[in-house]
Amino acid sequence: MNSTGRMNHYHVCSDPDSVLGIPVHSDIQMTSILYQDGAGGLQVLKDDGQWVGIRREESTLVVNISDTFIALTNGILHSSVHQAVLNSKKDRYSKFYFYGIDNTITLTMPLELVTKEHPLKYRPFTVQEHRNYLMENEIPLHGTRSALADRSR
Ligand SMILES: O=C(O)CCC(=O)C(=O)O
Ligand SMILES: [Fe+2]
Repeated sequence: MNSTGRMNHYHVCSDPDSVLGIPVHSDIQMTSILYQDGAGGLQVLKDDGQWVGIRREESTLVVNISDTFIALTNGILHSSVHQAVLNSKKDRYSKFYFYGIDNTITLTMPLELVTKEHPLKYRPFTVQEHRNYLMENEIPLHGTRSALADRSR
């Protein structure tokens, strides 16, 4: 396993329209689980290009699909593109658990998901190879999802 956690503390900001808490990105592991407080701020990009705010519901967690999961579903599912905006009235806290698999395991796409409509999209790869690729090519956070295309067959 290659999982990590992160706690984010966003300070109150007098001009929240001029700066982001965390800029647009997708997470690169398999899935991420988020707990956020009631201040709000997580936004997800919809297919139509609109940002939608994810409100906190009592006793709920947000589960995001991350980049590596795209390969495991042969490109059928997509990772969520998200950002966190700041708040002019209160500080905000969020906690993320990033679930990843062992860096050295070769990811092969399940044969059930390889069909005529969805031919095999990615060469088998390890997360370590993918991470090295992102670092060597200085891929910015917002580009990790599209960099997966470079693993295509
Ligand atoms: O705090 C949030 O709502 C988003 C944090 C996030 O996307 C991250 O830590 O990767
Ligand atoms: Fe994230």
